[in-house]
Amino acid sequence: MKQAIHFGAGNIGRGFIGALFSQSGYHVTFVDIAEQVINKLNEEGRYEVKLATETMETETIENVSGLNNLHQEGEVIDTIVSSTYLTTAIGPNILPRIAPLIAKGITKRVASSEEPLYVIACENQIGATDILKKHILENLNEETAAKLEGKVFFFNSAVDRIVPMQDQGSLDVLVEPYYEWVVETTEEIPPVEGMTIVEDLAPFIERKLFTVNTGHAVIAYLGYLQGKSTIDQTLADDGIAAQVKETLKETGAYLVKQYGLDENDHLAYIDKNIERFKNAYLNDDVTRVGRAPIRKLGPDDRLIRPTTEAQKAGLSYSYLAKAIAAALLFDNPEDEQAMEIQGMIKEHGPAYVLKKVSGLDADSEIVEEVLVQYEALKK
Ligand SMILES: NC(=O)c1ccc[n+]([C@@H]2O[C@H](COP(=O)([O-])OP(=O)(O)OC[C@H]3O[C@@H](n4cnc5c(N)ncnc54)[C@H](O)[C@@H]3O)[C@@H](O)[C@H]2O)c1
Ligand SMILES: O=P(O)(O)OC[C@@H](O)[C@@H](O)[C@H](O)[C@H](O)CO
Repeated sequence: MKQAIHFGAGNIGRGFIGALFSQSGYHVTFVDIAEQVINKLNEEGRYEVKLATETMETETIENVSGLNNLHQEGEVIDTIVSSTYLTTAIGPNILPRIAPLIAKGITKRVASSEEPLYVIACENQIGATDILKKHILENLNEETAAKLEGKVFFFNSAVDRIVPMQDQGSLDVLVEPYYEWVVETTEEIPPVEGMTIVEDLAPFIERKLFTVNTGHAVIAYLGYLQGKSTIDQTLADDGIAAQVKETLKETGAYLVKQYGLDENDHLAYIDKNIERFKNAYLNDDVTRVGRAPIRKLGPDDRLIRPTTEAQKAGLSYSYLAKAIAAALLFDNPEDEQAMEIQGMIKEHGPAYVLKKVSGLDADSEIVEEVLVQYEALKK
């Protein structure tokens, strides 16, 4: 049987990427540190993907197993040797941590096989596979690095499917029906059901990140401030719904200009995504969607990049500034990065965070506007 190895047996791993490989005739080996999930994968060898709809259609995902990268290094290396695809959905910050083990697997593989290996990081991050590749290369000797050409391929990708937090006692995963997985390559690669191939990923990943994820972030941070618990509940608030739409018109103006998109098509794309956010069956927590605000306030992420790009293009960004201000007020005690930001604000003020985390100069017009919104929201 064809073999795929996937790092991260979490929501997207089990609910999306791993499921597509299984449905395409692959045995999927998940690699994770969550011992309980790995044990269950090996004991049960299958799980259900349930669609968040009224009728809750279910698909059974079979031919799956698990390995723990902390205690089963040898098995992970051997599975990399026998795999056609190596994918990740682990969180961008974790990629450097798994790169040394992937490098060991690639070293053994290129020494013993001519078969191509396709590496694809499936994270909400522009150029995630490039980042993974850089960390892998840092862990390869020159001899192995020289052998990668034509044997190990690295493709960037964009992944889109809302998968909320799950019942931790079960392998089953509740997912929204919609999905899109776009992979950038000009190579002929083995088909995987549900994978769309494009030559240039930039318009796809920016459109996704600065619409789906920007919109999601606005709802999460404003919802959290108003004491709401889920995304759909927050969107039921007309004021917040209007804020979301206006913010996405701002990112949309940049995207339309940058990539020559049709304005009406893009407005329809915005509306389609707002409908996705309203799915009450997902019960998607604002704290999941707002998680890791240091990453989300990064210079190339969903809030800051469209704002700096809008400013450069002479476009409006005042709704985005409000969303950034709301992110600075996300003080969820369960979220390590939120607590780190709150600590920085307490010690040095919000402008310090915008400089250190987002790379924005204290005297910039964007910072000026965010700080006005921050003071207004704080009240
Ligand atoms: N959930 C979604 O709706 C969604 C949609 C599109 C993209 N994404 C992206 O997919 C990625 C994964 O998100 P998720 O929602 O599946 O998160 P998740 O927390 O459900 O899954 C991540 C998994 O990685 C594992 N992990 C963490 N550190 C590890 C390590 N050092 N070694 C091995 N495994 C480790 C965790 O145990 C967990 O099982 C993120 O980049 C996210 O932005 C998520
Ligand atoms: O995964 P994050 O933390 O980058 O972002 C949170 C959500 O916006 C995200 O997981 C979406 O549900 C997903 O990107 C939809 O495709």
